[in-house]
Amino acid sequence: MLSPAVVQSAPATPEGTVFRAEALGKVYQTGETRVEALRGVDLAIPAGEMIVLLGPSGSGKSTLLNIIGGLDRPSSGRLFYHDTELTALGDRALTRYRRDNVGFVFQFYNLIPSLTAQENVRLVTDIAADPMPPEEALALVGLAERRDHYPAQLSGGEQQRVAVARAIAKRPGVLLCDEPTGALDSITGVRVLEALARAHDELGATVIVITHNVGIAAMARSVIHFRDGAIARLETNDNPVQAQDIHW
Ligand SMILES: Nc1ncnc2c1ncn2[C@@H]1O[C@H](COP(=O)(O)OP(=O)(O)OP(=O)(O)O)[C@@H](O)[C@H]1O
Repeated sequence: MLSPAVVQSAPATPEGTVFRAEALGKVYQTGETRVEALRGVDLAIPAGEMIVLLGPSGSGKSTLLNIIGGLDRPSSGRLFYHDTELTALGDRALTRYRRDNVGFVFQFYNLIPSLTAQENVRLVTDIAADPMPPEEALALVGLAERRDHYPAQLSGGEQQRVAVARAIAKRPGVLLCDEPTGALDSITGVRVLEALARAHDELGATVIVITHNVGIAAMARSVIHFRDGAIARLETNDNPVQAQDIHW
């Protein structure tokens, strides 16, 4: 029998664990208003998994993903990437962690309109330590022959696949996706999920996908249900479905 892929409250960083969080808390204080976005999250995420983070709006999913990706810091608690305590790093070291190890895909593609698909990907490969050629990253997402097209000449789904190519071109150990299909219809969204699944299979990256869409959870081996800044439930899916078989 397969053990649960994601576990809560791991005592130490076990072998093969990519992230371990201990009592992560995040408070946003704006004037008199105090929002507790994370309330003591304990988590261990195994390396190389495809994980979906599901939960209602405002439950803290993006906050957690941004902290995992080194874009933000928690107010309390500790977070480890393998044996490195991210919460103990200074700003420069955290930036280096992010640059060397993490690829991001957001709901809106954030491509540079005046650059072609290939040039958008090259922005990342030019500064990465061990990148793949931009053409290879575009081929992985099925866009090799569109490499000289500008974002305005591509559909929303194709632009998002360029964003996926840009995120994977530096061969990140971790690919973090915040509502990657949120702006797309179902058929186009499935092509983006296929690109993510392919990146997961071929790079062996740990992929964490935030979604509101329960249908997408079927492609992950582990589903983290989030509510009110905390993990409400962990679900293990022994038979994840292929991206192309997902519908919503
Ligand atoms: N910079 C900020 N300043 C103040 N409050 C914030 C900030 N960022 C997030 N919050 C609040 O923290 C809580 C969690 O937000 P978060 O974006 O993590 O939720 P989410 O589950 O990702 O939501 P959604 O699915 O709508 O994106 C919300 O109440 C939100 O309003």
